[in-house]
Amino acid sequence: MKVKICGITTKDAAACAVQYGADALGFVFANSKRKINPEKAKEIIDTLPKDIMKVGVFVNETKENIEKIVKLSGINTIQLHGDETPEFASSFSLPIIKAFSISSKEDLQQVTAFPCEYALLDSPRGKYHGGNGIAFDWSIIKNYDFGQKQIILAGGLNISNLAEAIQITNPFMVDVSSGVETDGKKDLVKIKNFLQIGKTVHI
Ligand SMILES: O=C(O)c1ccccc1N[C@@H]1O[C@H](COP(=O)(O)O)[C@@H](O)[C@H]1O
Repeated sequence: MKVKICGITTKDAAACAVQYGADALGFVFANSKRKINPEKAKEIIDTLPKDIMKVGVFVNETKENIEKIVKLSGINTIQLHGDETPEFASSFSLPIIKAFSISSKEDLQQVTAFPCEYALLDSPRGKYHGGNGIAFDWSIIKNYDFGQKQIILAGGLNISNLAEAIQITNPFMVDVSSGVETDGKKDLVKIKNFLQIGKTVHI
């Protein structure tokens, strides 16, 4: 199972995630308590192995600003976590992760047709567009045929529910932000445990 740790703001958290096998790290450039500036993200990204996915998370950001942040930070994948249109997503040359809020089967129809390499399925929005620590009903996507689309499961994952979530949904990747935090800060023990579960669970 591939694992993305999102909301990275320190070199320590990034190094821990890399050490225990993370495939992708997320840097939030949207309104969030995990927001990072592009210069600080670059300092962390410069310490990472080449083959790891460095994902920039954006919410209803302009193309101009996204391109500026891509250049300044060194991210190599763009996560669109707002109301971005298919046309907007298609206008970038980097791989796109598009986030979708899932509350019923009807929400799944738009996913396969959307022009993106990865579809991130998250719970409906809470206080922020993402990173709210709330899970959706995984049975909605159980056995659903997403065609060729690579599915990233997100929303409220943590060390207690990760194995069950993977067994029900069998995604391409799982993504976590608040589930590996304590008192709003990334917790290195939780990152390690989350990755160990993600990397060993059998479907
Ligand atoms: O993490 C954030 O702060 C964030 C802010 C704005 C948009 C997206 C954000 N994160 C993404 O949301 C999912 C779910 O987070 P959680 O695990 O439920 O806390 C996370 O995987 C990020 O990709």
